[in-house]
Amino acid sequence: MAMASGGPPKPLARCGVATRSSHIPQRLAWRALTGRHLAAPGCRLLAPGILGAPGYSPLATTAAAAISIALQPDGDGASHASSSSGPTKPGAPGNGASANGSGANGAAGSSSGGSSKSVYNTVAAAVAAQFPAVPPLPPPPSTANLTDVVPYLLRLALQERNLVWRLAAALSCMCVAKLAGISLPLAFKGAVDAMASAGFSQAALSAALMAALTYGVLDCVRVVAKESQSPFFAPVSQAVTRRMAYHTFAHVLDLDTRFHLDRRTGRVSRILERGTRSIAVLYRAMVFTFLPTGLELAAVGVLLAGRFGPALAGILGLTFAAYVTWTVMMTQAATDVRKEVNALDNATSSKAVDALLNVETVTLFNNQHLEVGLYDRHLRDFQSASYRTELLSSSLNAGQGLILAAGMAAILAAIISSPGGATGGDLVMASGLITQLWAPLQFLGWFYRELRAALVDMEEFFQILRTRSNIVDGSRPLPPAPLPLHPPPVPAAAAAAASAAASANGSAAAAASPAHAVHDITHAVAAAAVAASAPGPQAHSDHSLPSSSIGRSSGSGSSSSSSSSSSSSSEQQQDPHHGGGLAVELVDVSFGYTAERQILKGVSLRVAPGESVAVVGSSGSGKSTILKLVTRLYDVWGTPGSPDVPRQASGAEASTSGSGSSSSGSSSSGSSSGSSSGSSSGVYINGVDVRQLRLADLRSAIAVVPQDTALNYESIMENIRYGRPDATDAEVVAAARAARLHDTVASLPEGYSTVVGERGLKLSGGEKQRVAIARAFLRSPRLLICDEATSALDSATEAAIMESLKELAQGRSTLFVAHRLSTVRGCDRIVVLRGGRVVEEGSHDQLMERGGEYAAMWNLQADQHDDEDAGADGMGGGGGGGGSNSHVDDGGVTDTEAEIELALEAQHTQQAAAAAAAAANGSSKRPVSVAAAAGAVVGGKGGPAGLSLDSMDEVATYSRRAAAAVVAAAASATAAAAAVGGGVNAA
Ligand SMILES: Nc1ncnc2c1ncn2[C@@H]1O[C@H](COP(=O)(O)OP(=O)(O)OP(=O)(O)O)[C@@H](O)[C@H]1O
Repeated sequence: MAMASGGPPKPLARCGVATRSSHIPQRLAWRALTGRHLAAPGCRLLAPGILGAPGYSPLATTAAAAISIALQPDGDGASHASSSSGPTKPGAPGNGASANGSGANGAAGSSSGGSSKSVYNTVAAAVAAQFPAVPPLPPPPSTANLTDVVPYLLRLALQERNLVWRLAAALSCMCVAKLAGISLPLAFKGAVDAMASAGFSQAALSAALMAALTYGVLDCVRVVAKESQSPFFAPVSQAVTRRMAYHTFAHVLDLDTRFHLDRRTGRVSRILERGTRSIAVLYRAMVFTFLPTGLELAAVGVLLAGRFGPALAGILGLTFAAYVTWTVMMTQAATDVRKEVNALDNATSSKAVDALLNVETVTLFNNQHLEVGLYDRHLRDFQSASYRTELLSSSLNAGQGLILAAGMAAILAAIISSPGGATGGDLVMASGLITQLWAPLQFLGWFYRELRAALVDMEEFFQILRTRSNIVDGSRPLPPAPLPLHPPPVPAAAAAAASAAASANGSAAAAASPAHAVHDITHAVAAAAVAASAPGPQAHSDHSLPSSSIGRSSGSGSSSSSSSSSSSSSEQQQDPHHGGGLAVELVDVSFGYTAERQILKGVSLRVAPGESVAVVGSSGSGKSTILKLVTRLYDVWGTPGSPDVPRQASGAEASTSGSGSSSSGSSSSGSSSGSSSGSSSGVYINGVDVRQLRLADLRSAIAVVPQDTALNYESIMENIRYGRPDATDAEVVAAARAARLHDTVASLPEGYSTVVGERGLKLSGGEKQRVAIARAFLRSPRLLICDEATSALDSATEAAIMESLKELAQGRSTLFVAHRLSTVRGCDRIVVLRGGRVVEEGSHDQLMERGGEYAAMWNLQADQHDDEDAGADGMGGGGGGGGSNSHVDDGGVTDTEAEIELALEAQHTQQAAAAAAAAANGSSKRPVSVAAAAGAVVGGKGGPAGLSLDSMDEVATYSRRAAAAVVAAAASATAAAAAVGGGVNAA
């Protein structure tokens, strides 16, 4: 379905965010972090590149921009923004969000990127233009020490011109307030001395009155100056906090999936919250406490030393030093406890968040008490750590009070006993000055503690900001049409097959050693397949997929797909926004989430523009993982930052698997050698390595219908619109119709305004999936990815949806992952994955004909489903399940390798018997032919291409089966021959 995208984008700035409470930034951040992405209440303005599932959300900057709106004093972000002024410019290195460039800026950049211009980029630019630019951040300091953080914060404030004068005004006010404050005791002294003078005269009275008046004026000045600091300074602190929050949130959203999966969302949210709060604490500590106190201390020291001699300044200095030492010592101890308290606070919060996010599961398992108990365990630890903090705090305060009291007594005693004598006014002045100095010092202790805590919080905050995404944005625009592919690797499989064919000629040896015969014959068949698939000119584009040629050699699937792809491609090319389906190619891809566990082992597959390809296989075989590599949620091994460090890990495994039999490495190690000789392994989109492509371009061209759709706490209308934020209501409704969702929505009391609840929990699984499909319709992608897109649907709806998806897939490339084979039967090509390797590939008919793993899975599912299933007509052809509900369907879906293994065994036995009988009937055939037939049967798992025989275990298993089959076949043949011979003799 081609959604009309013409006409001006609907006005976007309808956010009520700015006028709402100050919690909104945290709520927005929280929602984005919990996978609900950014959907401001009442605001349809959402990240355009965000796909259907958590983690498919790259446009962090755009999303985070809502924070800036929320923090804006006037909230009128849109009025400040213009596309010409442009959003945030890429920042200096270290500024993750900007450096990554996949935010609003990246998107806007893409829109002007010439050849790759698409409707999505236009949408991204329109969205970005609604938000005001936020200056980039300089790289965060390497430590969270005071000496690093203070200059950093100062630099942030000084970088914005409208903040500099405010800072200067606030500091001037502070100086005036302090000077006026210090002058007060001097005026007081004047009044006291005048009144205490001998023979109290009119002049003395006037002097005293004058002093009192001066005192009053100075106090007024002090109060006004002091209270003016905040209005001048607050915007500085707020603007820097906003800037930091903006970029940190954007940065976090831009971090790779690995980062998010490795951390608890509640903890990350907490760190961000405390970190941003700490900025204000640090500023206040600097500007309102440390600086003025330092100033005051210096001034009082000079005054006292000047009036009573340097000894007094010495006492003052000593008191101050003792005070600071005690404060620092105790605060250090308190900081350690504070870290513990923070960790426990994080844990408590994470525990609560986990339970709340999974409240339905908690309820269904009746585990409320367990959850509350676990929560309380954290609370108890938190309570005990907090108590220790309080104890330390009281000790600190008590010590500080004692030091100050002793210091004051010593200073007054020194003044009284000073050699020149002291007046009553002197005592009053000294007492006033010191009391004034002590007051902020007492705060200083508290502030120092706060400061330490803030620095601890900032340490984690900066750590996040310094974390680099392993997914580094590329710089190449997405080519509108596939580029010529990179040079083909040496087809190692062909070489292996050729040598296998040569050894297959030694038939006597093969007969003598059945296992070897099977092995060689398997590869001989593979060689034939490869040879058939190596026509000169086309070989270039098919180089990485020897097995794809299996489909092509027998014709129908591929050829029809290529013709459909070319016609649809030309159609799409007429749409300037579309550009046609993408070409996707995986070349010898190895990948694992950790270095210890490899999931994909040399996977190669290709989706031609406009082609539909399904990936099927047992649960855990790596199907969804392939999709994550295509959408670049992860990078293939060998990319800097990937977990295969040292890289030899995968190489070692490849060589191990290849060591048993050189030819057994036809798929994995064979490809590896090929890639090392020429093209590199990786994922290619339109001929370009995805790692080089601009992420915004890549993800804008893809729509994902995920296995598990997480929805925003929003109306159905806004949730669907998430697929394309500038879509009109009519377009949303059209998409819902196409996804067979409209009738359901229309029957709800509030229709499209129905709020779907936390993560969409108010909708059924099938409804959520249809929302995801509607989003995909709205996106009108060049590559549609469906990861079990209909797993939660009943059969009737599934059939209808598959029909819709078929429509949607027209002229686009489609990559399906499905367990229910009936849903992907009509795909141009089906790739069977097992243990992270491609073991079969071809159209449904070809794979069924081959009688390998796919056929085994199909038969297994056919057994488990109604007969209707078997007759289903491909993609959208009536769907599987035969009226049973989705759960029943799922239960019947082939799921585990063990199940498939059993089905294969059964199939092998049947086929071996059939082959043996056939061999017996034709007694003139040589034993080696029998062995070949049996071998081909046994090799059915890997198919004639023999793609799966990589590990020693598998080779051994297959050899055993082959031997058994050959022995059985030979016995049958002998018996048959004997029978035939007996018959002849009798005649
Ligand atoms: N983020 C992750 N970290 C570590 N391991 C993971 C991660 N995601 C998936 N895996 C593991 O990788 C393997 C392949 O997972 P994948 O989701 O690709 O399987 P699948 O074939 O799609 O399975 P299913 O059909 O059950 O969805 C599984 O064993 C899974 O446990």
